[in-house]
Amino acid sequence: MAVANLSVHNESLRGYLGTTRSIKWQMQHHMDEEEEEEEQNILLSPFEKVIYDMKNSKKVKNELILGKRIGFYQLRGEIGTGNFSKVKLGIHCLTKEKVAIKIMNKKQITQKSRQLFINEILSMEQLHHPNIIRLYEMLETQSRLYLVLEYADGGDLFTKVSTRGRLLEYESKFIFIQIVSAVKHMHENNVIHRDLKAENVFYSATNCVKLGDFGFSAVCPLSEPLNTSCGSPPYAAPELFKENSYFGIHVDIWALGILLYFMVTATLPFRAETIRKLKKYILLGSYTIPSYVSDPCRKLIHGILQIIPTNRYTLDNILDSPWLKGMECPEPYQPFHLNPAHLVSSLPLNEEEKEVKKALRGLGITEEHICNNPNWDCHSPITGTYRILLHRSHKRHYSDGPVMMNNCPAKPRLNENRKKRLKARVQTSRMCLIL
Ligand SMILES: Nc1ncnc2c1ncn2[C@@H]1O[C@H](COP(=O)(O)OP(=O)(O)OP(=O)(O)O)[C@@H](O)[C@H]1O
Repeated sequence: MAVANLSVHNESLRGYLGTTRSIKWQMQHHMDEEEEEEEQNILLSPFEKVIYDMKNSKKVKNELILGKRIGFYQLRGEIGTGNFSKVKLGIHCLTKEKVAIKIMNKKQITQKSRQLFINEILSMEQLHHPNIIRLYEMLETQSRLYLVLEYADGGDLFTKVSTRGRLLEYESKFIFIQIVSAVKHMHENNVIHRDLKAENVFYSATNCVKLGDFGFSAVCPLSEPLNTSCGSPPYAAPELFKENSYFGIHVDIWALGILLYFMVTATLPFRAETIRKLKKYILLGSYTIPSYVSDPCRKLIHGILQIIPTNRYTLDNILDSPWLKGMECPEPYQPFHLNPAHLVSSLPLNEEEKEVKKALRGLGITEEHICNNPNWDCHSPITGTYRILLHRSHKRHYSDGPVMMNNCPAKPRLNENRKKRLKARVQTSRMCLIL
């Protein structure tokens, strides 16, 4: 997949301004620098102002040089680091949207880690679901690659459970059904996640979660066997350890079983100090479920954690299980356009699209800019702005997760020692490998 260079990006920025502002600039050559800048700022639309500042403002240029800014995004603190990248908080200058920016240093990029980045883009672009992290934009400089993602500000499920203890079953149902619905949508769109685990489930609101980290995902027909075994060992299905190839859907479903077990017990069903031992336990399929877990939940876990892949519950079996009875399953969004080209075509626009077109115009992104948008894919700041605004509109029109009534019983709080013990017990799932 070709990755656009930032020089291309800068070229296009020059173009956005050049066409509309050159005459005005000629008339103002006699003004001193400061006055000129002030005058410009008054006349420019927000979009033009951002581009003008990127070319002319010393402050903004410094931020770009110092890595405090990339494209239309101001970079803030670090959110976390992974094996292949680090993630920073970003603010989109035009919309002020908070985003998560995944940064990969090109010097440290191997063919494999570059492929993970590409996988992530390809998979996320296929999907349109309220419980899946959205991809807004991709940027590249001489030294780095950047993925601009929807920011889920509530932390991840692993941290929540390992610091606060197991979730109540009532709460687990709300979280689990959102994840199952997201996985169903992925599978319906030929995307296999291959790294489902609590660390990749992010809270965006109290009881709304989003599935992220598609680095190990594969886009392929579901009937096609896969042969790269990857993911986190405690979540790995038995066939990953003994077969040369496997079917992705069954592997994702097994991981859902581990995830459910983790939510309701705050431990993992298969734990060991070494991968060898862990593999042995997983292949034997022997685990116990604590007695406090309800019968319907226990049955569901057993139905999912079946050693033989074809005996395993399907996603429909899971959704029809008595444990999830009466739960509302989130629906995917209607497929939407990934770039704004259609906003200037003669196609009829739906409510959200009309809203987005109006919002773009309000920011100074005109039909002319959209027509001249040099990159239709995620390498363009206009496409990035469009995707952020479209997502906002979707969030306004649809709820992101099932509504949880406030009638669940209070949970006992954990003391510090118990928190530490819990964290130690589930630590192994942090690791993510090609097995
Ligand atoms: N969209 C997001 N919103 C909020 N936090 C995020 C988002 N994406 C990633 N993070 C956080 O950033 C950190 C690093 O994420 P990253 O995906 O780079 O690595 P990882 O998943 O921790 O490890 P791995 O390299 O095994 O994938 C994680 O702690 C994660 O919680």
